[in-house]
Amino acid sequence: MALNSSYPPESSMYTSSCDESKEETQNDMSTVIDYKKGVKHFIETAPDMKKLPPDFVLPLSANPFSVSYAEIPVIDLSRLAESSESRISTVKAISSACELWGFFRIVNHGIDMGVIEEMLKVAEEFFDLSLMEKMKYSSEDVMNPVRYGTSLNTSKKHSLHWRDYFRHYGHPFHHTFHLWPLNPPNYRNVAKEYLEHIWELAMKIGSAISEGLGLDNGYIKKSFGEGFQILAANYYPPCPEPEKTLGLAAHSDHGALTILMQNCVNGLQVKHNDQWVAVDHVPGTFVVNIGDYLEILSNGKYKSVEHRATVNAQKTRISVAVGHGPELSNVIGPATQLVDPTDEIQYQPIVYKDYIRLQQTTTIRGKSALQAVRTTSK
Ligand SMILES: O=C(O)CCC(=O)C(=O)O
Ligand SMILES: [Fe+2]
Repeated sequence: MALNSSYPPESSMYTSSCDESKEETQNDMSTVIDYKKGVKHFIETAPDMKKLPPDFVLPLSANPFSVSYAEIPVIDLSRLAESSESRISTVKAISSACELWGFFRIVNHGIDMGVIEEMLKVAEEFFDLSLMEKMKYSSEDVMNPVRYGTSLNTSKKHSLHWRDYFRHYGHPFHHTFHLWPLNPPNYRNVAKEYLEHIWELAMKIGSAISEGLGLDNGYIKKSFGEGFQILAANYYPPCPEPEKTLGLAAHSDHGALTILMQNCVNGLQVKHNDQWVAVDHVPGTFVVNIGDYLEILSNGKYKSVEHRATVNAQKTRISVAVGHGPELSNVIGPATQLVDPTDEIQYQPIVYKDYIRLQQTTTIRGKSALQAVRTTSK
C-alpha cells in the first residue's frame, strides 16, 4: 500500500475511543482524545501509556525503521565566495545535488552555533508553555500567519501523527512580527535573528541554484518579489510503539527551499530512487531541500523530494524547518527560459497562496498538490 495513496483510513479521530482491555486502559486512553491540544499534552495526561492509541496507528506499508542510512551530498558553502573556479564547481555540485537528490547538507554556512542553539531553546520553551498559552495560537485556518497545532497541518479529517508544531511567517517581518508570541519572553528577538540569517542563506543558495539552472544569478530572488518565509518548529515527543506511526507523513514542501535544523535526535527520512533512506543529524550543519516551487520554476528539471519524520520511544525530537518562496500574491509558473519551444509547460500557473492552501489542506500528502497543477503525466 503506497503511503501517499492510503491516508486517511476510515477511523474517526474526532470521537475515537480506545478498544483495549480494561487493564491496558488505566491511563484513561478510553476517553476521547482531545487531539487538538497536542501530543505533548496528551502524553503528559497519560504518562503510563504503553500502547499507541489506535487513532495514531498509520497504514504504513513497512516498518519505517527498516530502511538504510544514506549520506546526502555535502556542500561547502564558503566556497561560493572564493575564486571563480571554486564558485563554479560549487554551483555544479549544488545543481547536481538538486537534480539527483533534491536534498543536500551545507557546511561552513557562516551561521554561529549559538544562534542555532538559541533558536532550538526558544522553540523548546514554546512547547513547554502551558496548554492555555499555546492554545491562544490554535487555529483551523491553514493560512493563519501564527499557528499552533498538531498532527498534519490541515484541519480536515486524517489519521493522527505524533507531532505538535508551531508555525509562523518570517520575512518580510513587518507584516506579522507583531503577532509572534511574547512568551517565552525572548522568543521574538531570537527567532527574528535566526530567520534573518536563514533568509540570507536561502538567498545565497538561491543565487547558486539560479546560476546552475543557466539563469541570471538573481533570478530566483527576483521571482520572489517581496518574498515569503515560514518557520515550522516541530515537536515529536517520545512515543510508545514508534514503528506504528510517524511524526510527519511523506510530503514535499511547497516553497523553493527549506532549510532544516534539529536537536540531536534523528528522525528525518528522504525518498531517494523510490526508497526511504534515513538521514542522520550532523551537529552544526543544515539540511537543505528543494520544494514544489522550484520544481515548477524549473519546469520539472529539479524535482521536489518527499520526506517524512519518524519518532522514537526514548527522546523528544525537535526540528526547525524554514521554508522560502515568493510573495503570496505572485502567480507561479515555469521560467520561460527553461521551457523548450518544443516542450510544453508542465505546470499550470497558480497564485502561490492558493497553491499553499491546496498543499496544506490535503490529507493525501505525498506530492498530491503538485500533481493537481501538472499539465502532463510525465
Ligand atoms: O522534522 C523533520 O525532520 C522534517 C520536518 C519537515 O519536513 C517540515 O516541517 O516540513
Ligand atoms: Fe518538509
